[in-house]
Amino acid sequence: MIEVRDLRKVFKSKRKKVEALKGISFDAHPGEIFGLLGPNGAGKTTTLRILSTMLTPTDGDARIDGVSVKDNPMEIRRKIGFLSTETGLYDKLTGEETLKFFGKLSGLEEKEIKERSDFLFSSLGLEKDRKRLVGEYSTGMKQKLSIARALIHNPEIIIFDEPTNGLDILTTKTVVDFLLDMKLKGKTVVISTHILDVVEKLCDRVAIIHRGKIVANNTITELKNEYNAKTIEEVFFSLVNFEGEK
Ligand SMILES: Nc1ncnc2c1ncn2[C@@H]1O[C@H](COP(=O)(O)OP(=O)(O)OP(=O)(O)O)[C@@H](O)[C@H]1O
Repeated sequence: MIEVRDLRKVFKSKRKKVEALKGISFDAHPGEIFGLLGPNGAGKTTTLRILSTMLTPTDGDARIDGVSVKDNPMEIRRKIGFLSTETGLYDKLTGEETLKFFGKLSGLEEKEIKERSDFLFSSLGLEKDRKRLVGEYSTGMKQKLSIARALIHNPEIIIFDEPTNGLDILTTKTVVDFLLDMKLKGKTVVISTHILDVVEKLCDRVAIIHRGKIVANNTITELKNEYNAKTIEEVFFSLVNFEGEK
């Protein structure tokens, strides 16, 4: 379970100060896909980077299975699988060697690496490409391998920043189906996206984030009811416009 409480983040440079997060709170539960939805610059990546201990909050805290990201970042890293838009891969390794390398870094035994790799290559549709060099992979194949890399150690908590960005509809479907399967396995999944279609297909609950604040947080059905909207897109526009008028 993820508990986020009053997270604040201020980026300061010599010339300016950006208040990226102005007090973000939400919970995400096992067996649930929680979506952070928001326009460019809203604070989605900053939130997920704090959850994954890549950034420290200026104030507030987040707990993952009771462990604070501030107090115990090393334990948090063992608990989570984090996919960022900058997740790196090495062109000169094959897909299989990539998972072996990151599996060893996570302290897994050869047998576990083999079992996890077989599962991940097969469920992400990369089986026939596992022995090819990553340098020869397409964008979609690289994204699927980055997902496999993030989950080699079978974490209970999955934190994915923009998992379907730049993917075609077939690869998007593979990733969406894969995450739905993770949810059925009882994992806690948090994703960020600005692709509304993905939110509708994937998320049980959505927090709409705008200018560093959560302006709505509910199930998709409840949000549509609350804003008298047929689609999540309508909900999104009424909230973002509403905020803009203030
Ligand atoms: N390292 C940084 N230094 C200064 N400002 C930053 C830094 N990282 C993010 N910001 C600022 O914080 C705000 C939130 O950025 P963030 O990347 O979290 O947004 P986002 O919702 O993920 O947007 P996008 O959809 O464009 O990725 C923006 O104003 C951004 O310019």
